[in-house]
Amino acid sequence: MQPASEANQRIARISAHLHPPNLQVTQLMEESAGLRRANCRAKGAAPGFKVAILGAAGGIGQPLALLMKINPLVSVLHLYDVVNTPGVTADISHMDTGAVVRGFLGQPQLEEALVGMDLVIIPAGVPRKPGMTRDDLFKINAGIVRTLCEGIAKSCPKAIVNLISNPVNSTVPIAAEVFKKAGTYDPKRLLGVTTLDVVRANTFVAEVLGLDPREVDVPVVGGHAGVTILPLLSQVKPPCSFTPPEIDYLTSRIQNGGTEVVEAKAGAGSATLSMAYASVKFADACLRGLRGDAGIVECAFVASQVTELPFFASKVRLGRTGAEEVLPLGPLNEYERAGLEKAKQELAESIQKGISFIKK
Ligand SMILES: NC(=O)C1=CN([C@@H]2O[C@H](COP(=O)(O)OP(=O)(O)OC[C@H]3O[C@@H](n4cnc5c(N)ncnc54)[C@H](O)[C@@H]3O)[C@@H](O)[C@H]2O)C=CC1
Ligand SMILES: O=C([O-])CC(=O)C(=O)O
Repeated sequence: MQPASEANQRIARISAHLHPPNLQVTQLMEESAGLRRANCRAKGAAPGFKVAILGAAGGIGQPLALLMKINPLVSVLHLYDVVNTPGVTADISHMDTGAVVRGFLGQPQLEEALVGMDLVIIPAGVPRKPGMTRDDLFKINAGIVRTLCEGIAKSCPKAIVNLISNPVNSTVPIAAEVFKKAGTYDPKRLLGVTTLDVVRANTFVAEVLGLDPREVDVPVVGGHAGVTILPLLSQVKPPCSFTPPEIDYLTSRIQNGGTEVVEAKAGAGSATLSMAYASVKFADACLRGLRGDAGIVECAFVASQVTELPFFASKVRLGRTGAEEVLPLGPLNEYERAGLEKAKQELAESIQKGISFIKK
């Protein structure tokens, strides 16, 4: 099999040696290269899932696209953005991995980008600058998420949606309302991505315990902003205990991990690389669930009855239809119960803000 770029280069080389350039030969070769490419695609497309990334040219979108192109579960990768997708697509499409990559640019190509997708990952929207809260992004990102979800309702209503755009505590309720309006809402298929909170918690806890972070598992529940991010340090695996100062330090560091990166980047955006890693970790778990693997459990912000709130982040079991089971929080200590009350207050407002944005 010969990549498209190579075929074209050969044509250009040969054609340049023809005196005068023989247009008929060039055209014939182009046609045959086109045919070969088409055959290769049909034949070479590995069995797997079709994944779209919306916001694929951004700080998260680009490394996320790179990592999804490597994922053996992905056979087709659609990259959509309102800017720069031709360049990102050309670049990533040269990687000699299985997934076929196609680029889509601008709103008129949104529906085409989404048709037939099994999984849609959304990192579209503006990131924070120092001094901003995630809620400050609502004004711009709420409308972006609405438009993209309208596209999903139309073109791939059965797709699993991984929503990254902030404020996640509000954008997930927005997406739910858009899908309800369109008559396509399936709560199991809409997941707000909170994996970065777990990734950070695993890292910071491992540092304190002197362990390899790959051996550590910290459930993080609630939501994805400030005090709504609630690490359950009493449930860390492997079982361990912390002193009160360690608990204060870890809780605060995990809750403010996003702000730590925003400040370090000093105006150049928020977490992109660790987020791309976290997003791929979560997307891969969703795809393994879709494939029918058993025992896939990840934290995510989903429609929930775990508390009185309509959405909440907790461990969910992923399966063929998405979040097939929302797992209970398990026993909380006093510190965590107090944290939960604080988290619920802020969450309630953020969720309502998202719902009202569509219902108003
Ligand atoms: N859930 C989480 O844990 C995290 C969420 N985020 C959020 O992810 C979002 C993206 O962050 P970055 O990639 O750093 O931002 P970025 O600005 O680098 O990239 C965003 C991309 O979205 C695109 N975009 C804007 N409007 C669009 C539309 N209508 N349709 C499609 N694409 C559109 C932009 O052209 C840009 O390429 C932000 O809202 C950020 O707060 C960031 C880190 C972690
Ligand atoms: O903090 C931000 O704005 C981006 C984000 O959600 C995170 O890094 O957790």
